[in-house]
Formats: sequence, structure tokens, C-alpha cells
Amino acid sequence: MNSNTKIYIAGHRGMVGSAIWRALEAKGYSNLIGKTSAELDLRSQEAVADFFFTEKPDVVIDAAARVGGILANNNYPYQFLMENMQIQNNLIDYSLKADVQKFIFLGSSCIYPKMAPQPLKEEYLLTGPLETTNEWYAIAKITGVKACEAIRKQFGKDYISLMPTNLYGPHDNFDLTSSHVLPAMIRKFHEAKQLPVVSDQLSVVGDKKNDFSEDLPVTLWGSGTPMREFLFVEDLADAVVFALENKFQDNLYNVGTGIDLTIKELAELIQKTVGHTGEIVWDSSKPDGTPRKLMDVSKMEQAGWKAKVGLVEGIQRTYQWFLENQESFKEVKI
Ligand SMILES: NC(=O)c1ccc[n+]([C@@H]2O[C@H](COP(=O)([O-])OP(=O)(O)OC[C@H]3O[C@@H](n4cnc5c(N)ncnc54)[C@H](OP(=O)(O)O)[C@@H]3O)[C@@H](O)[C@H]2O)c1
Ligand SMILES: C[C@@H]1O[C@H](OP(=O)(O)OP(=O)(O)OC[C@H]2O[C@@H](n3cnc4c(=O)[nH]c(N)nc43)[C@H](O)[C@@H]2O)[C@@H](O)[C@H](O)[C@@H]1O
Repeated sequence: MNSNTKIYIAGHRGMVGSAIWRALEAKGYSNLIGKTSAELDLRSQEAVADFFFTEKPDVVIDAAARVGGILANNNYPYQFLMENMQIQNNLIDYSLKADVQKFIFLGSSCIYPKMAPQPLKEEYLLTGPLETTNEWYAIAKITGVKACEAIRKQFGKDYISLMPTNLYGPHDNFDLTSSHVLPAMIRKFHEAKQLPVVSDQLSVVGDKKNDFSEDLPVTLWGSGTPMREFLFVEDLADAVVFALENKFQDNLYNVGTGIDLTIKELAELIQKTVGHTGEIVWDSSKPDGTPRKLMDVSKMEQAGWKAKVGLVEGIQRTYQWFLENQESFKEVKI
């Protein structure tokens, strides 16, 4: 691996792909390739074949997928199963056919059984039934993990799978129906804060209205009792670069912080960061999903990598990014 290694980052404009691109550039890699979905639809086997035989990358990092939160996964099972299998299978198969030396596949912690012991170890894969709200996406990701494992076994190629926990950070998806919980909470609490009110009835003292009313209530999904682990996306990008520059002994590695909290605790942390003062309403008609999916991150730690950015700092940096990009933040419509 050197600065001229030709690295194709599939999904290079996404939250994860763009973070990986920034991390690689910062480390001096100058031969990076990216294609938007309009330029190269990875669901098309013919287009992917043509791309690989033309570009012949040395390394492929797969950060392209149809991605969404619990509601999107639950409402669009076919797309989350089929499109993700098409994308990853084309990338993996044509990487093999074009003799790509290293392939890094990104899965998700939802590949593990719903009621597996916590924290989740890599060997728990396929030992029990999946969470129903995202089993479609999980089955697609599991086939990607197994395809890379088969290539390691049969062809001896350095194809590995990283299983990140829930990710968040700059360039996240802030669409309130398709996003994950953390960006959704940032936007909901921010938009519920009452703007300074200037009218003949009210005078504005500083930047706060002085009618002493609270901010608007915020409605969140489920019960607030499930637990989730959150990894700042720049930490994940750092883990991907680490995996690129090191030869791992195995095919599957969890990537996370090893720390989780309840959705209610997350809401209170984000409410405080955003400065919202008002009621939180829990909409029990929305699904809770997996009760917990804390990852055992000891395998990556033994390989030499550990997360650095804590949740409080990560949320502050994400909110700052949201404030600076309110005009252009991404809303991925499913
Ligand atoms: N976000 C999380 O919490 C999380 C957690 C664990 C794992 N992951 C994994 O991390 C990876 C990236 O996730 P993300 O959060 O960065 O998602 P994202 O922001 O939605 O980015 C997804 C990327 O995939 C590309 N893409 C989607 N369909 C495509 C198609 N048919 N052809 C070509 N490109 C296509 C998009 O390209 P365009 O922008 O050009 O349309 C986009 O850049 C995925 O593999 C996901 O499973 C994410
Ligand atoms: C990493 C991703 O994890 C995903 O599961 P998962 O963490 O439940 O996905 P999230 O959508 O992040 O939901 C996490 C928890 O937050 C609750 N929640 C509360 N308020 C909200 C809200 O306003 N928006 C959202 N989105 N959730 C909210 C939600 O009910 C669930 O219990 C999988 O569906 C994906 O496929 C992927 O694996």
C-alpha cells in the first residue's frame, strides 16, 4: 500500500464514504476513485463490469448501500434486501474477476441475532433469528460477509468485513422518515426550539422570548427503552484506513465503542446539547426494534485499533455541522 495505490471508494459521497475519502486524503493517498450513483449504478452488473475492467482498482472499499433507519427498513423490505445484494454482489464479484487485491466490505451490527448474548461477538453470526424490522438488510449484509469469507477461503485474497455499530456525524441523513435516530433527534430538537419572537405582544430580551413558555414538544419513536451504541463516523473511517494498512488474520471484525445507552438517555443528551427545553413525547405506535445490540470490540482492539471520539463530543460536532449546513443537509428519500 502506497500513496499511488488505486483505491475505489464505492459510495464516496455518503456519510461513511466521504469520511473515508477525507481520511485517505489526509494520509496522503492521492489515487482515489469515486463514482456517483448517477454516473455508475452499482445495481447494474454490466455497468459495474465495464467500470472494473476499465479502471482496474488495486483496492475497493464498499461504502455504497441503500441505508436507512428502522422505519425505512421496516417499510421497504424488498429494496433493502434486493438493492443491497445487487450492489455488494456486483462489487465483490467484479473485484474478484478484475483481480482486486484488497476489498473492505461494510456490514452492520444488525447482522447478529436479535437475542444473542451481549456484547455481541463475531462468532454469534447465524446462531439465531434476526430482528424483524431489519432482517432484510441484515440478510443482504450477511451474504456480503459470507461472499468475502468464501473468497478468502477459496482464493486466498485479502477480502475482509467490518461490522460497524450505529454511525453518525457530518453528512448524515437528516430526513425524518428515512434517517437513523441520532440525526433525527438533532433535527427534531433543533426545529422545536422556539425562534426569538418579536411582536407587539412580546419583546425579545437577548435572543430569548420573555413569555417564559417552553419550546415545542418533541415526539420520538417507540418507548425509549432500547439501548444503542454509537460510533462517530470519522472513527469508523479511521478504522477502515487501519484495516487497509494492516493484514488481518480473520474475515470479520466488529467496529464500535463498546459503550451503549438507552434511547431515552440519548434524547436527554441531545436535548441538552441543542438547548431545547420542552416535553418529550414517546410515540408507541413506532417500533422499538432490537432491544440491544452492543458490540464486543475486543477483536479490533487486539488487532490494534480503538475508537477515540466520545458520544458527547461526537454529538456536539455533528450538531455544529448540522447548523453550518442547514441549507444543504442531506435528506435521503427512500
Ligand atoms: N449509517 C449507519 O448508521 C451505518 C451503520 C452501519 C453500517 N453502515 C454502512 O455504511 C455504508 C454507508 O452508509 P452511509 O450511512 O454512509 O449511507 P449513505 O450516506 O446513504 O451513503 C450511501 C451511498 O451509497 C451510494 N449508493 C446507494 N445506492 C447506489 C447505487 N444503486 N449505485 C451507486 N451508489 C449507490 C450513494 O451514492 P450517491 O450519493 O451518489 O447516490 C451514497 O453515496 C453502508 O454499507 C451501510 O450499510 C452504516
Ligand atoms: C445501524 C442501523 O440500525 C438500524 O436499526 P436501529 O438502530 O433500530 O435504527 P434507528 O432508526 O436508529 O432506531 C434506533 C431506536 O431509536 C428509536 N427512535 C426514537 N425516535 C426516533 C426517530 O425520530 N427516528 C428514528 N430513526 N428512530 C427513533 C427507534 O424507535 C429505535 O428504537 C437498522 O434498521 C439499520 O438497518 C442499520 O442496521
